[in-house]
This record gives sequence, structure tokens and C-alpha cells, in this order.
Amino acid sequence: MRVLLYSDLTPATIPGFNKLRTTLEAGNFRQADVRKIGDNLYRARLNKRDRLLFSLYRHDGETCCLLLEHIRNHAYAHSRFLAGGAVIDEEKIPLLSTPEEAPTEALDHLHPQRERFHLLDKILSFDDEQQRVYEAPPPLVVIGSAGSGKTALVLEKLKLTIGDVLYVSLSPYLVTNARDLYYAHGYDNADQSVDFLSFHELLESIQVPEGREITQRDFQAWFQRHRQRSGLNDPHKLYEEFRGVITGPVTERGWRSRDEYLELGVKQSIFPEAERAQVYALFQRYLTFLDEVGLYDPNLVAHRHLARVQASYDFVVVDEVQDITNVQLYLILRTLREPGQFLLSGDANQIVHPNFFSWSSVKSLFFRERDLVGHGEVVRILQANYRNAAVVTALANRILKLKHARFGSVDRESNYLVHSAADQPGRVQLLEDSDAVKRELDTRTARSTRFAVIVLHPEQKAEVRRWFRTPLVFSIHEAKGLEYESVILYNVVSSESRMFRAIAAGVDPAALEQEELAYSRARDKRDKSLEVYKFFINALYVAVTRAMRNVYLMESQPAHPALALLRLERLDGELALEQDDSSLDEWQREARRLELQGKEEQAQAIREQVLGEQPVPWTVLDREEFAVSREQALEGGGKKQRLEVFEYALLHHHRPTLNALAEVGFKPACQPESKAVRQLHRNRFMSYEMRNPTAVLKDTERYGVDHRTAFNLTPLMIAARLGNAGLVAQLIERGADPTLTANNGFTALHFALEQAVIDEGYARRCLPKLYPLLAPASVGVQVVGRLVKLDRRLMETFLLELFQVMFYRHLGPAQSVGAGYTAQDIERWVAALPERVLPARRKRRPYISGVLAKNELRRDDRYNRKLFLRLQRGHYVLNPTLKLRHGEGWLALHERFPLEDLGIARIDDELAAQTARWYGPEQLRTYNRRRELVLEDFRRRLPSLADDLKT
Ligand SMILES: Nc1ncnc2c1ncn2[C@@H]1O[C@H](COP(=O)(O)OP(=O)(O)OP(=O)(O)O)[C@@H](O)[C@H]1O
Repeated sequence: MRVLLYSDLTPATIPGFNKLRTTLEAGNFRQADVRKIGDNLYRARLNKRDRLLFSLYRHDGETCCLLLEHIRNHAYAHSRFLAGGAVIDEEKIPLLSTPEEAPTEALDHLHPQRERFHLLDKILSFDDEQQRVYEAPPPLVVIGSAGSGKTALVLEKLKLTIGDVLYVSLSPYLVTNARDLYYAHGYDNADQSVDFLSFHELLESIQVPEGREITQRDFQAWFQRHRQRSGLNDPHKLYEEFRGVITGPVTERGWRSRDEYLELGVKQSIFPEAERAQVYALFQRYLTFLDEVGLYDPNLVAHRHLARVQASYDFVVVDEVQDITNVQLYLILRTLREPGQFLLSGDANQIVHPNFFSWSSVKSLFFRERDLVGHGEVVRILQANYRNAAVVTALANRILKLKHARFGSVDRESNYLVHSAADQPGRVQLLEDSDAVKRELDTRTARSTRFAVIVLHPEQKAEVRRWFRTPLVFSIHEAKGLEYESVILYNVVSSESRMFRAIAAGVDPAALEQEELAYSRARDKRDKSLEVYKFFINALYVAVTRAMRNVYLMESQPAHPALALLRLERLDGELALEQDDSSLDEWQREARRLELQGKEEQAQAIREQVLGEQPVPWTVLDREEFAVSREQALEGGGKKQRLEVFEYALLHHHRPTLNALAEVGFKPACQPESKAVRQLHRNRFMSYEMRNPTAVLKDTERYGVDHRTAFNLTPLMIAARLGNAGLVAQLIERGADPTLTANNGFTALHFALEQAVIDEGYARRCLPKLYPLLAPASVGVQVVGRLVKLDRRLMETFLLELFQVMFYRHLGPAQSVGAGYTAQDIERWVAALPERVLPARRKRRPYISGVLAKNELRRDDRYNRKLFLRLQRGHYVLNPTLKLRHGEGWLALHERFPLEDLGIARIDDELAAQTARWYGPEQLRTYNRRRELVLEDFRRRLPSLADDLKT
């Protein structure tokens, strides 16, 4: 049996490793004392105390044994691969004598000789070029097409680094995905602290810019007002000129001067010389416009931040670098402590914005700024493609060959073809655009999440929608990051027939038969034709490579010379497509995925057209309406209204209301809270406790997965509160958003943690399953004007959440007697939390005290995140100047957790009835009032305390 080793294993430190390995190679499971302890997880015996964990896979008919982890001293509870806290009773598990049954899981790619494998979300065995990159020292530039494993490789290389490390890319979606891949299967590395930031977040982490980043839509609206007078007519082109030519390439100033711009060579601008003066005049107006309306341009902010940025990273990775302008890249690399400790990865063929990204401009940046690079960068090219079917890759290659034959090499770095390493079947077909074919295609694809339609220009979407009912219609500018099983390219060539004719003109078909691209420069240096046509040819390339398996090119001019050069197979006869309807769950998931990628238009279309979501027919109580209702209930109000206000107050732990209701003698408010809560759950949320909660799921289908119930909670929040892990998992599967907040600022995670703190049974039974589903990968807070992105693996993040969770329950009562949050309180709250949520070492009081003290606002510590404010010795609150993310913007901490919603714990509630009687009502009222006054003083003092700190 072939035995492979996980890259994280160091056999030299594992006693008895070689002997056990030989035994496994011989397939002698009995001697290795193999027992199955989990899903495709086995252990073998190294010695009396130590074990080796492994998995079995099939590859090419052979069984392979993949060694994963060294378990020391029976400590299964600390295993990465077993769910945390696992208890394994070895004696009770039967011994396996041979690996008799063929493993069910298969590995598609396994290098024939490589002994080491890597692991992200799945097993990876590097090909030769990937291995070379893996071993190469920085600085490195890794170039490869979509699906060549750049991200996978870059992340594995990141694991080799130590110290403070940054992974940055333009797309927040990609960054979140990369972070999740990185930490898949419980990966941990004590030698490093990694920040996964989108470029936008990197800017914010230097200083949160004023206002909001300008979007394409803002730009278009602004441009419309100037269109006529300027004589220019393409907002996309202008936007790219501003970003890519006037501001992006310069680092020493914010933008090029007018003279400099007018003197640019023909290849350096998309606009002809005659139009440049007009473009520059508009640019100047653009600057004024940004200031006037409070929007900002990331290039300009990047330039301003050059003066502020501090060297704070030991290693930096820039993924999808082709989306980033030179000034942005310069800023990123200025965060490095030592020059040259970076890795850039990208693919210039994927640029659909003719924004003048080129490897040569990156190189000239390096040349100008030698202190960035150190001893010179090494460029590596990945040519394999693991994602697209071979036929799709073959078409993509023909497009690259056409581009090469027509325009020569763009640069040395982008001059390569792709080798397909994927073995899934696929098809590429040319269809003549006719009503019959469109109708036929529509019938097959309208309800499928596996088909998307791509057009060249946004204006063409309307035409597509006349024929196709699918909500998955994208313009090429939106196509980045998409991946569908099948893609229909709608008249991509015919709608720009003239352009593509010009591209195909004079190209010798024989040139497209070569297997490699020879490096050749364009003949005429003044020939700017590539700049004019680059968008069209790259757009075709990007559109095709969005398909994992099948590409259908629907063209009104199927005999177009460009299509002829691509040698596309034209369909005669039947379009043999199976109707492929996706379930509502799949559509809900797709909508959520698109939302996370910022593709709001298509997500909205799914919700309206496919899911047919309607607004809820009941009134949803927001904070203001609750205040009105509460007022009425306390001043009289019917029993029903009082009960409703009481229930709301119970769910949100709104102490001022609970106290006031008890004071006016509302009976249910005078009984123990736990009893009232049980009743409330029975009255309102029975359907959430079911194993098979069909009523809840029906509602999510009718009103959307995140619809609001009467008290403005989402189904996910309620399911979390009730501890129904199965339902929580189903809702998340359907795309529920765990970051949404209730009227009291709680997320679904907060509701779950709150229950876990007050109910030990819940903590043990429900929380281990809920926590991984609900805890966000990271939390972004604004501290003293800068973004601090806290990964969920940090204790600081946990404490930040816990302080919020205990805000209403703890802070009101505590402050009414002058106390804050103490390490002792926290130790008590977390005692029953399972190991998987919080390991034992983090539950100890000295550790907790240490984290609080280290992150105290005034503490002088390099890694101080300034999250807490010390009120007095040992007593803390959250830094009151913190801001929390709120959609695109920010919300002050106490706007989300309002101080006026804090209340005291009434003293008569705390005392036994008999003792209370002994004090007498008047005395109790005095005690309570005194507490109220202390709390009121805190409410008043806290904001001014924050102001004092600012100055
Ligand atoms: N050596 C390998 N063996 C098996 N699978 C691989 C290998 N290298 C990469 N892959 C897989 O190929 C897919 C594409 O990889 P990845 O997303 O890293 O590519 P990429 O170059 O970053 O693509 P894009 O530019 O589209 O982001 C992933 O599912 C990855 O796990």
C-alpha cells in the first residue's frame, strides 16, 4: 500500500515512525493495531502511549494510506481531525486486520512520486511546477490561469511563514474563502498571526476613510450629468482611465498632472490624443465631486495612506494582483518590515477592465522602488488547470492563441497556454441564435442554478431577459469570480461583430494549431491595436473560463470569422440537454452566495422570480414601535398588550421593562424568569423545537430565509436561542445570514451564547454544534479610527462577543453597584462551555485577566487592540468608542447596545419573599432607587469618559 505523509508531520520527532510506516506499507493492519475511530479516520499504534492518525483513499485502483497526525499520550481530545474534546475508548473499538474494503473516497490527482501531500479543504498533491513554487524563497510572482491552483498553493506557502502575515486581495469574497480554506480541518499555527484582509479593509486598518467608496453606479450617475457637455459617451472607459491611467500608476503624487497626461504615448491611454484634454477636465470635476458628496476613490486614499502606513508585516501575499493598481500594490508592500518578503499571484489574461495592469508595469514599480524587492523577484508560471473540463480549456487556449497570433505577446509573463489536469467530461457548442433554440434552451435552464448566461455589455441583459427566465444573467464586468457548470455566451462575438472581425483579420489558422506560444513582441511600437481590442478578446476568454464543464455559444452570426478560427463545433439537430431543475434550497443558497460576492441584482432576481418571496403579512416591531407599545402598556393598556410587551422584554432581556412591569404589579413579571421563559417558548416557538420543523421552513420559503418575525427576530436567531442545531444547520444551508442583528443588537450567535452562559445543559448539549455554524470567521471593529479585524480564533474575539452577550444581563446590575466585567465573572460564565468552543487553558482566570489587561485602551503594548476600558482595578467594560460594522458603514457600540436599555436587578427580585417582607416595600423601593441612580450616573459618565480619552 502506498503511504503518504501530510506536510505538517515531522517523522524525525515521532518515535517508532519508520517501523509503523513499513508495517502499514505491507498492509499489515493487525500488527499496526489499526482501529477505525471516525469517518475515514483510523489510528495505528506507535507505542504504548502514542498513536498515528490516517485516512484511506483510492487512486487509480490502488489504496493509499495518508498519514495525518501524531497523537501523543492518548490525547485524542487535542486532535485536529477529531471533533474537539473527542473521547476514544480504544479497547471498545474492534481491530482491523487488513484494509479489505476499498476506500470509498477517491483522489483524482496524485503525483506518482511525491511522498508529501497538503491539505486545505481537500487533499492536494502538488504537480512539479507547484512544488517548485512551494520550495522557492520570496520574493515570488506566481502567474497562472484561473483554476491552476494559485490560491491553494499560495495558502500552503503561507503556512511556512512565521510572524505577522498578511493575505490581501481585492475581493472580500475571495478573502473570506481563502481564510476558511486556510483553517479547514482545524489548522493551527502558533508561530504566526495571519490577517486576511480585502484591500478595502487594509485601507481601513491604516485609517478608516471618511465617507463611502465610490461604486460604478455612483460614477455612472455622476457621468450622466456631464455626458452631453463633455462629448464623451462611455462611463466604463472613463472610469478605467481615471483609475488605471491618471491615478493608479503614479506613486509619488495622487494623480498625473495635466501636462503629463496629455503627453502619454498612444499605448498608455485608452483615449485618443484629441479627447484627452476633455478627459482631464472631467477628472478635475470628479475630484471636486468626490469631496462634495463624501465619496472616496481607493487609489487616492491609497496614496494618502502612504504617509501613514507602518511596516507591520513579516510576510505579505497579494492574491489576484491583476485587480490591484500600482499605487495600491505599492501601499501593500510598504507594510513589510523587510523588503522582498512577498508573494504576488495573478493572471493578466483575466483582466476585463482595460486598466493597464501588466506585469511589466509591476516590474517597473519594482525597478523604481528597489527597497521593496530586495534581491530581485522570481517569476513562476503554473500551466495546469484543475477546474475546467479539458474541452473548455482547449477553447480557452485557442482564444489565447488567437490573441497571440494577432497581437504578439502581451509580456513574457502572460505568454503561456494551459494544460488541462481535470478529467471531468464537458462540451463546447456553437448554436445559431434562433427563437426555437432560445426557447428550447430556456425551458432546460430557467430553473437551474447550474446554468448562467453571460453578455458583453450591461445593456444586453434586457434583451436576454426577454428570452431567458433564469435570474443568472451577467455582464462580463460582473463575471469575475463566477463559476458555473454550464455557461451560455449570448452573442458575445456577434454583438461586437466589427471588433471581432478586426481581431480575426489576417490571422493564419495554422498559427492556432501550435502547441506553445513563442515569445514575440508586437511589431509596431505605435500600434495600439491591442489596447483597443484587449477588452473584447479578454472578455471572451473570461466568459468561456467561467464554465466548469459546458460552454454554449449562441451567436446570430455563427459563420463569423472569429468563431471559424476557434473551430467551434456547430450543432446540427437536437440540443440534447436534460431539463435540470434545482431545488428551492439550492436557489436560496445561490442567492446568498451571490450576495456575498456583491452581485445584488442577480440575488434579488432569484428572490423575486424563483423563490417568489413575499413580504411578511404581520407587523414587525422595531425599537421605536416597541417604545410606544411599552409606554401604552405601562400606562394602562390591555392584558394582551402587556403580555406582548413582557414577552418582548424577556426575549431581549430588557430590564427596564421587566422591572417596570413588576412594579405595576403585572403578575407574570413577578414570577421567576425561567418559568416565564418556558411559557413564552411554548406559546411562541413550539414549531422551532420540532425535529422536523416544517412550519418554520415553509415560512422561510414564503417570506425568505431571513424574514423577520413579529419581534424582529430572524428564524436563525430563534432556532439558535432554542438550541435546535439541526434547524440552524438547515437554515444556514439555505443561506441564512448569521450576521444580522435583533433590536437589542444581538446576532444569532449572541442568543446561543447567552443561553449557554445561563444554562449548563444547553452549553454542553447544543453549543458545540451551534458555535461552529454561527460564529463569524472574523469580526471587524473600528478602534480609534482604524479597522481591527479580529479572527474568530482569538480570545479577544471571544471576549468581545461575550461582553456583548452579557451586556443586558450583567452590565446593568453590575453597574448599579459600581462594578464592571471582571475576570472572575468571565471565568464563571465560561466554566461549562465545551472544549471545542473554548479550550480549558483559556478559561483560567489569570489568562483572562492577561487578555483584558493587554487590550486595555491605555496599555502600551504592540499587540494591544484597545478593546477594553478599565473602570477600576479588575473591572472592565468594552471600549465605549468602539464602532461595529453596520452594512457598508459603522455604528457606535452604544448605538447598537443602548445604555438606556440597561436596568438594575431589583432587590426584591433577589430576596426570598419572606426576607423581602421583613424589609418592607418602602425600604426596598429606596434600595432600588439608589441602584437606579448609580446606574444613571454610569450612563451619563461613560460617553464623557470616552470623550476625555479622545483628547
Ligand atoms: N495539485 C492539485 N491537486 C488537486 N487539486 C488541485 C491541485 N492544485 C489545485 N487544485 C484544485 O484546483 C482548484 C482550483 O484551485 P485554486 O482555486 O487555487 O486556483 P486559482 O488559480 O487560484 O484559480 P482562480 O484564479 O480562479 O482563483 C481547487 O479546487 C484546488 O483545490
